[in-house]
Amino acid sequence: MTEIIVSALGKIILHGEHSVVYGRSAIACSLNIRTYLKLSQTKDERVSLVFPDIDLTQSWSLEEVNSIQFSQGCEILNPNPPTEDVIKQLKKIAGSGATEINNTASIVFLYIYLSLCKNRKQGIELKVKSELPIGAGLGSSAGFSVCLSSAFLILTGNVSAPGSDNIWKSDDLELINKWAFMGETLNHGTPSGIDNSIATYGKAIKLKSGTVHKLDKIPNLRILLINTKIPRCTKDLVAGVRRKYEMYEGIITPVLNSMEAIVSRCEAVLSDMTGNHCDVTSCYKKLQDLIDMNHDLLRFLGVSHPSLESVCKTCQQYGLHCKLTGAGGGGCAFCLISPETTEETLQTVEIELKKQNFECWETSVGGNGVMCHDPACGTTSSIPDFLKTT
Ligand SMILES: Nc1ncnc2c1ncn2[C@@H]1O[C@H](COP(=O)(O)OP(=O)(O)OP(=O)(O)O)[C@@H](O)[C@H]1O
Ligand SMILES: C[C@@](O)(CCO)CC(=O)[O-]
Ligand SMILES: [Mg+2]
Repeated sequence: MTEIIVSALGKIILHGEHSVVYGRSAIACSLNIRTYLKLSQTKDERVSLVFPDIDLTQSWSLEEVNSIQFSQGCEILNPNPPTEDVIKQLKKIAGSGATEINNTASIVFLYIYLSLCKNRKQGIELKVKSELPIGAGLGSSAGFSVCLSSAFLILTGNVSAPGSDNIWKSDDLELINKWAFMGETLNHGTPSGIDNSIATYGKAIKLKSGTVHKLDKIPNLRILLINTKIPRCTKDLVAGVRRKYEMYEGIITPVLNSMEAIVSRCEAVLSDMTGNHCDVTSCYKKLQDLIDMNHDLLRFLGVSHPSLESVCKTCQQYGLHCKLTGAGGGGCAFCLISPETTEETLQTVEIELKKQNFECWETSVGGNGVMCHDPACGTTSSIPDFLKTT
């Protein structure tokens, strides 16, 4: 019986969230915090979803799923964004009683499943478990979409699973990324593609107007992640910025241009740091200035939140520099830990943040993108127990 286990990782956007939706550049780094998916073929002639992170368990008979009039007319190598009509059909099937959160997850699943697997005769069960906080700015939706697209592209033989070296063919990665982008489109309408691309390719990337540039050399940055635990939804935040842009284009455009300039300064500093072309202290000082400036601009766009302001203020009191990451509106911020930050300062800041009921943990950037965990080659050790075959 076929079983496919895949995983994809989360990210921080160093700079360029929101402006990247308007064709400016953004830099994202992967975090080694992963979402795992297990696809099992079953004998029960049903299609079943078990998504405990969003409290969703759902099941349809194969007959029900195969009877759906799905008129997307999609080419596998070139998926089309779902039309309004298709979205309407998917919403109906996904279930009217569901909450918006798990309804969207079911819609993304159904779109990818029906586009790639319609009329299959064998039942499947899909389990997803993430180490990422969901809806907190660390790219959980993109990790989810990359897992779905890679699992179904492998199941249908459209991409080949890599061996234990986890080296995928570049065309296969490109195809996984294209389908994951469709998932992100369903999640929030006008994604830039940065989140699905970093979840697919890993390490660090710069994205501009949909084109991915891999950043081969970036320094090993130490990051303190802070989760305000304020729930938010990327779709609403992106829509809020769109409203502002449409109403005040002449005012917002220079802000987006400043964000682009921040990305290019950041890229130059990172490159100086890896080439040992600058004094470490002055490089960190520049990175810190860029973080402060970008957070101010994001606040100007209306995507901060009182909790994120408290996080930044607390960090500033101890000489640390912090910005929101991802769509904002709550969720996570990150703080850059420089070589001059003492462990004592770090501990004190963490205590202060925890007193305000924020969650924080230290991490570093980098990590493989999409991975296939083949039970036959022993790479399943890291997968959550919940997904392990009993
Ligand atoms: N483990 C998971 N299981 C099921 N659905 C998930 C999972 N992770 C993410 N999702 C889907 O992604 C949605 C959250 O996406 P959203 O884009 O709002 O937040 P995010 O991706 O965590 O943050 P950002 O887009 O700012 O990086 C959830 O509502 C759900 O539909
Ligand atoms: C807010 C945004 O810029 C990043 C979300 O992680 C949206 C996107 O780029 O699709
Ligand atoms: Mg998202």
